[in-house]
Amino acid sequence: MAQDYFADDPRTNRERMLAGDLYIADDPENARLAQRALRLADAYHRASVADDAGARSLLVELLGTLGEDAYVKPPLFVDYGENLHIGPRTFVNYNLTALDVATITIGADCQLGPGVQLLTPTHPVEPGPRRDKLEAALPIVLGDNVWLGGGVIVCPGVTIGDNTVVGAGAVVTKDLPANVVAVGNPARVVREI
Ligand SMILES: CC(=O)SCCNC(=O)CCNC(=O)[C@H](O)C(C)(C)COP(=O)(O)OP(=O)(O)OC[C@H]1O[C@@H](n2cnc3c(N)ncnc32)[C@H](O)[C@@H]1OP(=O)(O)O
Repeated sequence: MAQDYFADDPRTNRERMLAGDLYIADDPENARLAQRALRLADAYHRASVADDAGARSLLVELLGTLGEDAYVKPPLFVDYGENLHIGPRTFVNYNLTALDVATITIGADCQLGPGVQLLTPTHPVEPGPRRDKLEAALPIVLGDNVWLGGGVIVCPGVTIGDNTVVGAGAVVTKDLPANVVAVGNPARVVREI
């Protein structure tokens, strides 16, 4: 039986989540929104395969923001969709996993290679609270004209500055400034642009 971590906190788990505090992910409203996202992402994939003119409207319904002329190649995997904001003219290749428990903001004119993962949720490192399923989430921000190579993983709370390029397979654990190339795990700046 999980310890009652929230005995003195009258908020729901969803309210704690939205405040960026620790919560447990068994909130009924969260479950409803996650199911909605799963259904819409699947419908978007199917409509795209069928070359259905309505595909884009499904993506617009799923996401918080889809900028003008932004394009996302399916499949796309999200927690809620409504916390994912994609700027105009941004191109997202196959298999983006965007765990948008906290807000994910992708700027204008970005390019994301296949299999990118944008991960806002985090769990305590301490074994007890983690076993009790506590989690929290920190926002991710990509500036304008950022290029993430295939398979890049961006960790919770990271901001990447305008024009920056992240090499394929990098794991970005800390903020990256604007106008640099960074590669590796953990991602390190190798040069300025
Ligand atoms: C939107 C889309 O769909 S994109 C399509 C998918 N394409 C991709 O994912 C390609 C991503 N491209 C890369 O990863 C490229 O290697 C880039 C963009 C990082 C190269 O950037 P450049 O600044 O030209 O780097 P350059 O090739 O000079 O390499 C600099 C150093 O970093 C290393 N390096 C380059 N890429 C990587 C990488 N992904 N991981 C680790 N090290 C790398 C190089 O080996 C070199 O090391 P060295 O100095 O010891 O020889």
